[in-house]
Amino acid sequence: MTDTAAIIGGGVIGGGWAARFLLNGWNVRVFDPDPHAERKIGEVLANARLALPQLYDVAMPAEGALSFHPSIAEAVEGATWVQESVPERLDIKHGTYREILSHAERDALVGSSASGFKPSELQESVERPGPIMVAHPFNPVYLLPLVELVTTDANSKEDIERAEAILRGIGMAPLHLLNEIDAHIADRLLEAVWREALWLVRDDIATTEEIDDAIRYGFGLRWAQMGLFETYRIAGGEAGMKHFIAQFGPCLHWPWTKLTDVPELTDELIEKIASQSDKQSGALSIRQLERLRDENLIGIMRSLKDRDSAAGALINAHERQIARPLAGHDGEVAAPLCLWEATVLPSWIDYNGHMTEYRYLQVFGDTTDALLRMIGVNRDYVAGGHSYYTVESHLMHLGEAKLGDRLTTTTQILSSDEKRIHLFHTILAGEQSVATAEQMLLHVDNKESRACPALPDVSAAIAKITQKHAGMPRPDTAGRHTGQRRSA
Ligand SMILES: NC(=O)C1=CN([C@@H]2O[C@H](COP(=O)(O)OP(=O)(O)OC[C@H]3O[C@@H](n4cnc5c(N)ncnc54)[C@H](O)[C@@H]3O)[C@@H](O)[C@H]2O)C=CC1
Ligand SMILES: C[N+](C)(C)CC(=O)CC(=O)[O-]
Repeated sequence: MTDTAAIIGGGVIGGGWAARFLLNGWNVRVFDPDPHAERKIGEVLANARLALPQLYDVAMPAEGALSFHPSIAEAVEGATWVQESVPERLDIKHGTYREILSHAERDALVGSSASGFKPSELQESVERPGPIMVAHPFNPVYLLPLVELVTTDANSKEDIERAEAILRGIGMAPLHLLNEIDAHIADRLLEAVWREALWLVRDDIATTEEIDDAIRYGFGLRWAQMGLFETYRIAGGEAGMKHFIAQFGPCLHWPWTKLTDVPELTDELIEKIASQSDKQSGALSIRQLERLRDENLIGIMRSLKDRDSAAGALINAHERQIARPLAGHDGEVAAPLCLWEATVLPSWIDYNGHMTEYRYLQVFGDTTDALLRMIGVNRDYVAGGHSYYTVESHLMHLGEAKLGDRLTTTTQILSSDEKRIHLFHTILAGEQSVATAEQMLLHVDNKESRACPALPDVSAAIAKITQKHAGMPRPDTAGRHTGQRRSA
């Protein structure tokens, strides 16, 4: 059964949560008194649909259903997870929890997006505080994985574990704080930088743009992949962290920061910051800036993913969780095999407005890799000195794959022997075949770069599939050569 999340408060953050849950296959029920909430969430969702699937090399779950409701009582109906994202005001948050807990399912968990309030402050408004915990996300919630989970003794161990599992299930990285504190971890760090930046603008040391340059051309790039302590460990050179502290520790007492003082936010200072910010970024709308931000985040996260590092390692782990099991994973051989699914992403579209040709080969290649994994040609097999190489491919384009199409592939083994696999893949968009590939794979000794027989287990696995597929009709276009007329 599809899980349901209720989103109470659908602004910047509630909208991001709604998108994160929906794109991970949850149904989402929203309550927000703002008459523009539906439109705003629609716009956030449109950006998220373009962005989030780009992080994955497997198809994401089918999108859940989104609905809007006139009251909290109705919105929380049937929800396993209720995410509160109302304004950062304790009185509004307290009233919201009272309403949620009067109507939610008894075992529903209530996450609060609160940036600064401690969970004990949130829980004090209700008689049954157990379900309420801080689940503080980062904007854009649909892309950034971190969620600070802050709890108190009122939260049971089981509920905390359940919350962590739910958040991991939607691709997030719950960071459970050892103890509660105002503004948790990340916002304490961000506020320190923010306060210092306000001083620098106020004192005419730098403009808003120059401060952003100092971050994006320098330490911001380091922070995205190593954080603070790992970066400074390296900055200590071979002598490491202790040397770093010995050298730079004393500076903490020098006038390098004004952290304890807050510049007075006079009308003049606010006007100065706002006009510098307009000059810096006013040429683009907020939605355009969001798309720019998302594309850049995707680029950074994809490259971390390729290295299985930092946030990229999390995406890989989530991908393994959501990848649908291959046909045949339980020893049963389907005819044809259905081994791969993919979503057509924006970067796959060419100037003709449909999927560009090399992406077809990518999908066929991914399907072949899935077949090889299925018959036991895994990392260990390759590391042991053997693999299959594709030595011939014939692709036929039969239809158009469009942005957002969910593609599935089928695979028929036409024949095989100890060295060769002759196969026929088809890509389908829905029911329609959009392309086929007939390929010959050759088993090789990859150290010697020469053909050789597959090892016995792999040979047996491919023989079993070949035997099962022997009864299938041969595809009309198998054996076809380029330029041949379509019908006899
Ligand atoms: N904006 C940000 O960068 C981040 C904000 N947060 C936290 O998320 C929460 C929400 O912040 P934003 O989304 O930025 O604010 P927002 O102003 O964009 O959205 C708040 C939404 O709550 C709705 N609302 C007001 N009263 C309500 C009520 N009684 N019941 C239901 N909905 C109500 C408003 O109509 C509005 O759509 C705050 O606690 C904030 O600290 C957390 C992470 C980042
Ligand atoms: C500005 N803010 C304190 C609401 C920011 C956050 O809470 C997290 C974020 O996304 O930066």
